[in-house]
Formats: sequence, C-alpha cells, structure tokens
Amino acid sequence: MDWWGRVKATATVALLAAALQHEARRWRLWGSVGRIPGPLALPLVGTGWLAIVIRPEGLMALLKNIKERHGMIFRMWYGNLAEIHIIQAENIEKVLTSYELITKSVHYKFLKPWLGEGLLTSTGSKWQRRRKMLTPAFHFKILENFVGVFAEKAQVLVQKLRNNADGHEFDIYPSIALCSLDIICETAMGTCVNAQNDATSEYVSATCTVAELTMKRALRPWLYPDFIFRMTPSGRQYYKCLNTVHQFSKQVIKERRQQREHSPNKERALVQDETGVKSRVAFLDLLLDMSMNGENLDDADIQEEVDTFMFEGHDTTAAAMSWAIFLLGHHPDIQQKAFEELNEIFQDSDRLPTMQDLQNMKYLEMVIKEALRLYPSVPFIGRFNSKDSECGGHKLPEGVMLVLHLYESHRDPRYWPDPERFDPDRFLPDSKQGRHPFAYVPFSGGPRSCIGQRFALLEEKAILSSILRNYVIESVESRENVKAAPELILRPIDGIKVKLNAR
Ligand code: HEM
Repeated sequence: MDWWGRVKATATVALLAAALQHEARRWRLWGSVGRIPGPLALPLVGTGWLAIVIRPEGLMALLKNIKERHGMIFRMWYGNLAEIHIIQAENIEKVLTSYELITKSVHYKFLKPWLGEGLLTSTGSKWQRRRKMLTPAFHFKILENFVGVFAEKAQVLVQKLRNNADGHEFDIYPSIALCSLDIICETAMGTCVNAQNDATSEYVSATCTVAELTMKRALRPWLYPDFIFRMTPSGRQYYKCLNTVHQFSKQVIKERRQQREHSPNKERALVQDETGVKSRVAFLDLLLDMSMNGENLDDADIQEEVDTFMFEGHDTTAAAMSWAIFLLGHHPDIQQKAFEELNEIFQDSDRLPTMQDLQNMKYLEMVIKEALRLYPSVPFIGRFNSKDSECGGHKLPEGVMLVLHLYESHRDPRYWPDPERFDPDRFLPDSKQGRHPFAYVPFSGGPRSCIGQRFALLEEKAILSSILRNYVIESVESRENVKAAPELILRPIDGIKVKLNAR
C-alpha cells in the first residue's frame, strides 16, 4: 500500500472508531435515560418534534402538561442530547449545592460568541478564580455608589412616561428595558449611552438585537450549530450587531485605560454625563484596578466580564420589573400598600431615594420577591452532568443536561398554597418558616448563585418606587392572556400593556 493509501486507511479507521464511540455513548444514554418518564421520543429528533409543532407562547403550558403527566423529573431528547428536567426543591438543592456540577449545559454555548468565557459561562478553575476576584465588586459600599445612577435614570424614565400618563393603553416593557440598559451601561462601563433619549443609537439598537437574536436562537435547536446559524439572515444580522457591541466595549476599555495612564494621580476615571463630569466608580474601574494591581487580567478578559454584566444585568432586571408592574397593575390594594410605604419614607418630598430609603422599602421588596416567584426572569438553569449520579430515585448518567425548572418549582403547592395567587405576604418573616430553602431560587443558589442579586433588588426598588410615587398603574391584559416565552429570560411575548394615571 502506498503512503496515500495508508493515510486513507488510517483516516477511515479513525472515523469508524469515532462513529462507534458516538453510537456507544448514545446507546448508553438511551439505556439509562430511556427509563426516565417523558413524552414520546421519535428516532433521530427525539422529543425535538415538540419544539417544531408548539409555538413559543405554548411552551410553558406544554412543560406544565408534561410535568402533570410524567412527574417532577422527566426527560427530553434533542437528537443525541438528553435533558433531565428537575422540579422539586429537594432535587434542585442537590444540583445547585454541588461543587462538582458547576459546568453549564450546552444551552449556554450560544452565549459564548457574545460573552466569551466570562463569569456566567466559564467553569472549573477559571470560574473559581474570577468569582473570587469579582465578589468584592458587589460589596455594599460599591453598590451604594450606584444608587445615584439608579435614581437619575429612574427620573428620566418617569419624565418619559409622562407622555403616556393620560390613561391610554401602551406597552411599558420597551421603556423599562431602555432604562435598565442606561443603568447597566453606566454602572458596568461608566458610559452614558442615553438609551432612553436615543433608542436609535447604533450601540443601543445593536445590543437589543444581539440580546433578542440570542433568545430566538435558544428556542430553535436547529440553529445551535454555528455554521448553520451564520448562513441564516438572523445569523448574519447577529454577527454584524455583535461586532458593533464588541467594538464599543473594546473602545470604552481602551479609552478608560488611557485616561488612567494619563492621570495617574486619579485613582478612578471619571464618568461624564449631561450635567457635567462626576466621579463615579464603574465595574470597569474595579477591573482595571485589579489588572493594575497584579491580577492576571488583560483587556480581553476585562471585556468578557463587562459584556457578561451587560447581558446579565440588563434583560433580567427589565423582565423582573415589567412583571412586577404587571402584577401591581392587577392588584390595586397591594399597589396602594406599597405606595403608602413610600409616602411614609418620603413624606411630601419629591427627593431622589438614598441607599437608606431603598433599604426601608420592605413591603416593596416583598412585592418584588413575589413577582420573581411567579415570573422568575431566569426560568431555567442548565448544568452539565459531569458524573453518574442519582436524583429522585433515577440514575442520571454522565453527559446528560440537567434543566432546573424554576418556573414550575416556584409553583410547588407543598410550599406555595394556591400557587398562582399574587401574595407578597408570603415573604413575611413568619410565613417563610418551614419552607424549603431551595423552593425559591430566582437568583439560583449555591456556589454559582447570581453575583448581582443585591444590585438587582436595589435597582428594582429605585425604578419601581419612582413609578409608584408618580403614577397609578392599571394592567390591561388578564393574567391568562399574557404569555411568557421561556427564552433565556422569561419575557412577555406581546409586552406589558398598561394604563398610567398621574397621582
Ligand atoms: C432580577 C434580576 C436578576 C436575576 C433574576 C438573576 C438571576 C440569575 C441566575 C438565576 C443566575 C444563575 C444562572 C445559571 O446558573 O445559569 C445568575 C447568574 C449571574 N448573574 Fe444574575 N440575575 C439578575 C441580575 C443580575 C445583575 C444585575 C447582574 C450584574 C450586574 C448579574 C450578574 C450575574 C452573573 C455575573 C452571574 C454568573 C455568576 C456565576 O456563575 O458565578 N445578575 N443570575
């Protein structure tokens, strides 16, 4: 046999070996996963046919129906990919508290073109090192420094909403999303993009498009392979906008670094806004401090983390606030109680809130928590099962994906009687007694819990309190009519239609 023949024979044997290994793995998975109950799985596509026949607005109802038929642990198949859905708090705890199960599921892969391997998507020692390094960035003192940003941006929002405060019906979601984008740009990058006043700016619309197309892709498993996604119009648009987003954050980091190098006496760079120049620390400053103080962080590493904050800190809070507004708009009594608490805090003054004010908003905090129970911004958490394990009496083989179903687990009647009822009093200290600690995990739990949860609660309080102090909210659509799409973020498919009246 000549050398070319030997190359071909070796390549054929290698390919056959790989195919056999692949098949063996598939059979091994089918063997164990097949014993777990779940809907009809067809050859090749598995239960993926459901994603094709069910529209996004029907997915939550479908998953509820599967739970009712197959129980609190069920399996789904997408081709070769097995997912085990886990709903009970006791089993969710097992996964979230494990230091071995910290690798995210494949579903997070399509976030990587945007976020690289930042805190959300990384694993192993890289994640551990970054988590340790970034935890101080969310210290109380740092968050206190952001309260002014929250309050100012909320004030812009209140002014913008004035055009709609004559009782006519409109979708409040876009206004909330632009406000939270303004907040995260300023707190993460120290940049004022003025999204609320200029939603058409290239960076603002590119960020919104990247987030939207990432969500769309999450619901379409056939778009997961990158080479297919790149060939579609959505894929081409995604990469074009992604380039704009990355160029922007890259430029901000570069300029901020240069600014510091030219003014070494100033510890922090300055944040510029329309009222002049103010000294304010952004997460980016803290990262630059760390890199200048010997941490192993180059500009590309910093960009991963800044982009991660931009993603995690924008849509999650926008969705959470919009759902809270929706629920308040359905419950005038609860809305009134929240308003009375604000009256007590602010008396007749129209001053902006301080950190202490935000901390005093105890009832509003219960409202926010209850809204996050019914509509958790992150409805599913995915993990890669990195070793054979056992859960709820089922064997879970290594290599399957674990999907923790927060939306359903937050409705477990064992811990939440009359689960669909919106009742902030469930979060009174007495009512919490005896409840499983993992029955409510909108910010996840264990080692990979949300690093930004205190930031998020403060931001929500600042925005919601500003709206409540100025307007009475009335929701237009019924609870049943507003459908949530279980994308990466639990988003109301047709927005949140409200009527506002000035107080
Ligand atoms: C209501 C708002 C928010 C909700 C409901 C929320 C929820 C979550 C959840 C459930 C996770 C775990 C995800 C997973 O394991 O797959 C997470 C992780 C994370 N969140 Fe949030 N989040 C919110 C706001 C924020 C904000 C404002 C920031 C930053 C400014 C942030 C930064 C992060 C980061 C960096 C991670 C990854 C942490 C790690 O893996 O170590 N989040 N968040």
